[in-house]
Amino acid sequence: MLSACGIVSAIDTHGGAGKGDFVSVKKTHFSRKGQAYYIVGANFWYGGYLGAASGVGERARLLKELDNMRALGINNLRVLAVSEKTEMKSAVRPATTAAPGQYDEELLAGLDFLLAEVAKRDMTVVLYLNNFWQWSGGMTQYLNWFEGTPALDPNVTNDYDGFMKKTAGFYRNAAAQAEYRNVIAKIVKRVNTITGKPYSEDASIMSWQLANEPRPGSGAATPEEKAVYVKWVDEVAGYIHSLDKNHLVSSGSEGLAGSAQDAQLYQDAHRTHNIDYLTYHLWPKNWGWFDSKDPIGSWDGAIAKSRDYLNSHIELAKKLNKPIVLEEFGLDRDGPSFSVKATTKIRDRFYREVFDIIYRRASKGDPIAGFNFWAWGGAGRAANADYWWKPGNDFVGDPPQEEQGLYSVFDSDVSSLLLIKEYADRLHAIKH
Ligand SMILES: O=C1NC[C@H](CO)[C@@H](O)[C@@H]1O
Repeated sequence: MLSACGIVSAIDTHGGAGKGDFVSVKKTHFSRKGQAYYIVGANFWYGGYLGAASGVGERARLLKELDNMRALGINNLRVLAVSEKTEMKSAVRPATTAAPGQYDEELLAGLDFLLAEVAKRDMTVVLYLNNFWQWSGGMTQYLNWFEGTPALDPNVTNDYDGFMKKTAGFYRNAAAQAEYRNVIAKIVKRVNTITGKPYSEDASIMSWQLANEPRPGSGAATPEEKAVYVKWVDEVAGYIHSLDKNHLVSSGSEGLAGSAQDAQLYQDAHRTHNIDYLTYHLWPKNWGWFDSKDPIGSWDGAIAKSRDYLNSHIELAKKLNKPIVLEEFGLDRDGPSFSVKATTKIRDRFYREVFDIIYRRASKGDPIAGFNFWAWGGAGRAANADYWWKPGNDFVGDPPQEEQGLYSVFDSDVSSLLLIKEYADRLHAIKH
């Protein structure tokens, strides 16, 4: 395991943040502290949970995880900011929102601790304020509160299309949107209980994000559903900007896979000046391109589709004249296996393919601004023989709706960590 020897420097975070300290967009690139800023990031959805003072909190582990990520050159973390209490088995518990208007202050203070420690390491975070999926309660839980419909867990219903179509009803539900905006205001206007700094003035926050992977509905979304989605993105992003003049706002979209494969929709939803940069995700196995039980037979087709997905979205970013971040991608361990003892040869090969395209196109000045791999497992370990998460178990990169070890990069995955460091060094060296 790589250690954090010497890389971490105690950077004074108590000085006020000047405007230049905030990540900003300069044409199709990010800028921070007067320099081009490339995202070498990890998905670390549970960072706020580890930061809590008691209960689920594990502050000593959090500090070690941050030091180890920093030592690799990771400069950005994509973190779940809020969760909704739900009966669904596949969701994390506890949640920051117990019920509409009832917030768990101790859990929210976990985010304060995370931000304070991130700032000390000169890292930045992207905070997402909702979830299209059920593993943190998310939009389906809002509908349970405000429509009285059951919160839908696709792990139970096995009906993803029905889940997506119903969950998109969130965008049209006025009461759910009102509570969602209450939660947004509570977080965006929060004052850090550890540093005393208002979040809106904290330059270690890079961006607010509407949700994790918001989709317009299912793959067969209607023109009306698409129009509702486009309006929702614009209006909520505008609302966040009305609360906070300093930070960027992004959608959390997966790209075409999360836009009913409709490039026009993706562009229409992200054209608004309220969206400062674009996001996309790459999931060859989830999307049926890669068969981890037949890696040799499915590799060529999967990597060809992945390369096309990676490149075509950079072309869309050129058309929209905005930076784009590949803020999620992953592949499972050899076998396939969830075991931390399994090798990661195929995943490493996939990561290298992804990194190489990002690095080459970023070096040419294309609007690809970096990546966040999914996801940092670090010192966490699966606790149960069936690899499912139960309250009290370690948090790993895989949220509770998936086996603990599916896509996580653990601190013992040395080949993966070295690969991340190799490309971190390359991206950080790009000057223009
Ligand atoms: O945002 C996400 N995208 C893909 C991940 C792995 O399947 C999943 O865990 C998460 O909901």
